[in-house]
Order: sequence, then structure tokens, then C-alpha cells
Amino acid sequence: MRDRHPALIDHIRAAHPYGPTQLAALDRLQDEAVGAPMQPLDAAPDSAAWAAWGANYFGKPWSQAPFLWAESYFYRRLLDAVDFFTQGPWYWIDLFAHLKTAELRDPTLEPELAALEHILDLPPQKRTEVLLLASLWGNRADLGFRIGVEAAVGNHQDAAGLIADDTAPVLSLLHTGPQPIAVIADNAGRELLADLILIDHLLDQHGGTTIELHVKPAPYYVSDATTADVTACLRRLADTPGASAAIAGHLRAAMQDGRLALRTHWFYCAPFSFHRAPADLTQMWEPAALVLLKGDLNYRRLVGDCGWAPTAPFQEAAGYYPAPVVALRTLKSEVVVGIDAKTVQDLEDHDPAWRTNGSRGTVQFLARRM
Ligand SMILES: O=P(O)(O)OC[C@H]1O[C@](O)(CO)[C@@H](O)[C@@H]1O
Repeated sequence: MRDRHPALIDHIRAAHPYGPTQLAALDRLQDEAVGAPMQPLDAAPDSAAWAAWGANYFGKPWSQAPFLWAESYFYRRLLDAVDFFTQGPWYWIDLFAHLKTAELRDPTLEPELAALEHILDLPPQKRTEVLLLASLWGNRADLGFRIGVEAAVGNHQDAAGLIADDTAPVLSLLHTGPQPIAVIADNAGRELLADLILIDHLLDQHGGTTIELHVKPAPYYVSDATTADVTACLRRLADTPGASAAIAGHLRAAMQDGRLALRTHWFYCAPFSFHRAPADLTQMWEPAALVLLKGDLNYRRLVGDCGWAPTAPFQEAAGYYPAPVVALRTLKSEVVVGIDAKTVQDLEDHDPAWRTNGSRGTVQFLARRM
């Protein structure tokens, strides 16, 4: 937070032609980010909620609030500073849109999308595995993580990078037949493209499958996906002729006939773990035969952002979750469970930053509670 948040504010200032009001608000947030006491939200529809959630933290340094709480509040304050929820010229202008757009315009994407033809030649079960792992490693393409840090994302996009691997039970569940699935998305851009390609395959594999794709209700953690980002990704897929464009067409058709539905909930931008999810959100998760939970932040919210021993069982940390769940995550923050002791020791010996450098991934699965 000390390094990344000031760098992000500088970046946002430089990227947009804001006027004195927004610049002054960004300056105030910058002062807080480097040590001034945390201030409450200005008048906004959700300021009463934040006033209650933050009663113990306002007036104190940001470092005294829990990390998950403080990061979440920082992104809410950024929206406030740039008048995102204020009627006027900056209303609902995504301050991170230029970063997400740049990722979709990256010329290296074109050959990757063109290569989809080869994936479609694979036998269906192998294709599920390849696309599931593509969705996992897509989580490395995270813009917030890159800003202000030198992420040592290296050569671990292989079996060695996967330090907990429940792929087998997930694949067998996905191959049982049509079922309701939920995907809780993380980042827009490359990661969301990979998620959408997986979704298309799952819909195609068993007619009768339905999928709900959960996105954030507003810009968050720089690159988190919103409805606008789903639209942008569908357009990007459609721009590459062949398999990619065909997938875009299938997904649009699935949205039109209701097999694929977008969902969101205010709680996805709230500063808490999923233990505190309200009933109307847990009711969205419960019917799923499998919830695919993407990314580092969702993982922290699943297991609780606390000091678990890395060897603590995944079941112990996530057993409360109300549906079968697979967490597909690359490690960008300290919290992790379900890693065997020998692997932990090896990682500590050979790559002490393994929990935060984004180079390791986990596929962790929990079946439905009995
Ligand atoms: O996009 P992801 O995978 O959820 O990663 C978000 C993560 O990035 C960070 O903001 C920085 O590493 C973490 O605090 C957060 O959990």
C-alpha cells in the first residue's frame, strides 16, 4: 500500500484531464496514502455504510486498518476523488478503462487468439483441462499488481508453478453432465478473455449447462472486470476471425437465450471476506454445482484475509462456503492454505517471495458440504 497506492494516484492524475476539484481530491488521498490520517467518505449514497464499517479506523493511519479493508476503501476513495458517482461530466467514467483497453489492443493478443483453432482440435476433456489452466494463468495479467511493484512473474507457467493441484476432481465434476455453474470473475482483459473462452467450452460441452458470470458493480483494484469489460472482451473476440469470432457469437447467443447470464452484487466491492456475504448473494451461489472463483483477491475473501499457516487444510478455511468451489488463483498476497509441508519448505528455501511474486498458482477444490 505504501508504494503501490501513491504510484497509482500519480498514474491516474497523469492519465486523465481532470480539473482542480478532482486533482485536489486526489492530492488529499495522496497525503493520506503516505501517512496522513484516514478520512471518511464525502457525501455519497454509500457513505453511511462506510461510516459504520470504518468507525474504528477513521482518523488513524491507514496502516492500522486491516489490509483487505484498507485496500478496498482506497479504491472506493479513488472513485470518490474522480467524481465517479457524482452527476456531471465524470459520472461513471472508468478511471482504469485506458489500461484495460490497452491490454485488449496488445498486438501479442492476436496470435494467441488465432491459436485457439488448435485448442478446438483437442479432445473435449483435454480441452477442458487446457482452458481451465489458461483461465488460472490468465490471473497473472493483473494491472493493479504490476503498478508500483516489480513482479517477478517468470517461468513458472508449468507444472512446477502449480503448488496445489485439484484439477482432477474439478475435471471429473465438469464432465458429469449439464449443470448450473457460476464464475466469479477477477480481472478484465486477458484473464477475462480466457474465462470467456472456458465458459464457451463448458456451455458447448453439455447442452443444458447454464452459467452465471459474476462481475464487479464498479471499477475496483484497477483491472477488475465489470459489465463494460465483458462487452469489450466480446468485441475483441469478435475482431479475430475464425474460432475467436465464433466463440464471441456463441457467447452472445447464450446471453440472448439465458444460458449465460451476468450477475453482480454490491458486496463484491465491500471491504470484507465472504464470511460476511449477505443472504441475497449466498443465494446466488448456492444453486451452483460448481463455483469457479478467480484470482487472488477472491481467494483472500474466501479463506479470510488472516494469518493461516500455509499448511492449514483448504477445507478448514473454506468449508463454510455454501457451494462446491474451485479457487483458481496466482499468489500475489501472503494468504495461502492447503500447501503440503515439503512444498512450503522448498519454496521458502528457493524463492522466499513465493507468496507474493505472482509466479505460483493453485487449483483448490471443495465438494459440496454434506
Ligand atoms: O487481481 P487479483 O488476482 O485478485 O489480485 C489482486 C491482488 O493484488 C494486490 O492488490 C497486490 O498484490 C493484492 O493485495 C490483491 O489481493
